[in-house]
Amino acid sequence: MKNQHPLKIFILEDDVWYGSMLQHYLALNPDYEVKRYHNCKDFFNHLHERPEVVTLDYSMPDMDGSEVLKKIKEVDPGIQVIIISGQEDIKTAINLIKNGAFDYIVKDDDAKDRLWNSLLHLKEIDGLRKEVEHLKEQVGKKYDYSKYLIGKSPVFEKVFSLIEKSCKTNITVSITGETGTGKEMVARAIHYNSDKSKKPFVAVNVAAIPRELIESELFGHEKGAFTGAITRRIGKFEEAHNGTLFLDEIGELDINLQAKLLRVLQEREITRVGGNEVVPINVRIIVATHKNLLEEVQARRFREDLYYRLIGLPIQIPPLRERGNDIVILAKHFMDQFCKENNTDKKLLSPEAQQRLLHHAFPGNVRELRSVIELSVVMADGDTILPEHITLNSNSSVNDLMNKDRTLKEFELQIIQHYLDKYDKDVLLVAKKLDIGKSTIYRMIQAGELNAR
Ligand SMILES: Nc1ncnc2c1ncn2[C@@H]1O[C@H](COP(=O)(O)OP(=O)(O)OP(=O)(O)O)[C@@H](O)[C@H]1O
Repeated sequence: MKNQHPLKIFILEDDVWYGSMLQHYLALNPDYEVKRYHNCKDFFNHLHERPEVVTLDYSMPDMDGSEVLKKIKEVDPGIQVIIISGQEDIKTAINLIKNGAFDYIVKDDDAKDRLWNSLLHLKEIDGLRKEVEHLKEQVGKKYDYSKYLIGKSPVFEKVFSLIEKSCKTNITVSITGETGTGKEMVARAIHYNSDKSKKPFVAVNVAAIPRELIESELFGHEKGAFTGAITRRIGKFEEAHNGTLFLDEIGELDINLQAKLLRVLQEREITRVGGNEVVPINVRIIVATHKNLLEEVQARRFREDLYYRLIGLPIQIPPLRERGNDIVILAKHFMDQFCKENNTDKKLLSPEAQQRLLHHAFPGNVRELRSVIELSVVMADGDTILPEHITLNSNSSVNDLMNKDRTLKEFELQIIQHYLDKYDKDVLLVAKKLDIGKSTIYRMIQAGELNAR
């Protein structure tokens, strides 16, 4: 059926009275456009008008009902045919349905109501079918990462350009960046824009799996391979066959398993734990880590040969605090998203609130920003988010401190102020804690460099 309104219905009925009764009845629905034919010849002459539904009297004098059904389906299998028959004949009805009829209705007192319901049912099914088609189309479409992966700063533009390069080949990609910078999002963006997009994307967080289980998690195991292995289980490599395997926190991989992983990558085949069968695998590898892998190599915690095998195309995601105005762009994006999800009106971000965000170091990066924003939307009663609605994680003040260029004197003041705030402006206690003279602190307070009230 085509997506057209009104629904075009042809009635093929040799009984003039019955046909006109059906036409009159169905035309009560303004969504239906109904035409009526008394004989098959006339009907087929108009079939090029492509009705979406045909109600077919099974016993037409000039052609057998099954024949009519067959011919209609030959012209357009999308035309739905509802058979209306003078007799209740289950065998015929089943055959007709097998041959593509949508429904079989017996001509009795309830026939017109059943026809009405059948049409409603048909429309409902058609709606679902269209929805499925639409969803399929969406999945088939290229995942437009620029809509989800937000960032306009020059440093982030560089990330975009590397993503694009990664999509064109199956080169191994190694993503580095602090926690919450979007490493997994970048990995997904690469997969869904590569020629493997219709195959699985399998993510494994190496750090989250206990050391003794990681081998079977990656390579699978045979039944009885170890206590608790009650069935055979395929591993993530096999699960990701023909697709992409994303190994997050690769820097945490046990040194013994590093050797095994290297072998698998070189030989492109795996052997399940406790098994002998060699299983060929074809997967694209993307790894991520928040560590500096080269430093790990130098410290002999990461195998050098594996490092060179995995480095491929490196993508370094800059921390949020180095992305300038991206903080504001992302904040607005998360505000809109949160308001939409919670069915509330959109809010504005006041310039002062923007400044407050821009001066924060965000050690938890985008993930931290997102939760800060969600809370601020909840805290703001009006339509604008003000600085007082923004709760920043105080644990980050040390990071804040270290991530800005300051003079030693400025650092000194900030540290003393932090202690004063922490110890209720108790100068004597702060002097003791920091091992400096109390008069130094009093002098700074008098000079207005510190706030002790
Ligand atoms: N550029 C971005 N645009 C929109 N959302 C982002 C962006 N970067 C990260 N996010 C969001 O931040 C959160 C963290 O992202 P993600 O899990 O990809 O980071 P990660 O670096 O893999 O984190 P970790 O490895 O520390 O768990 C997610 O909710 C993600 O949707």
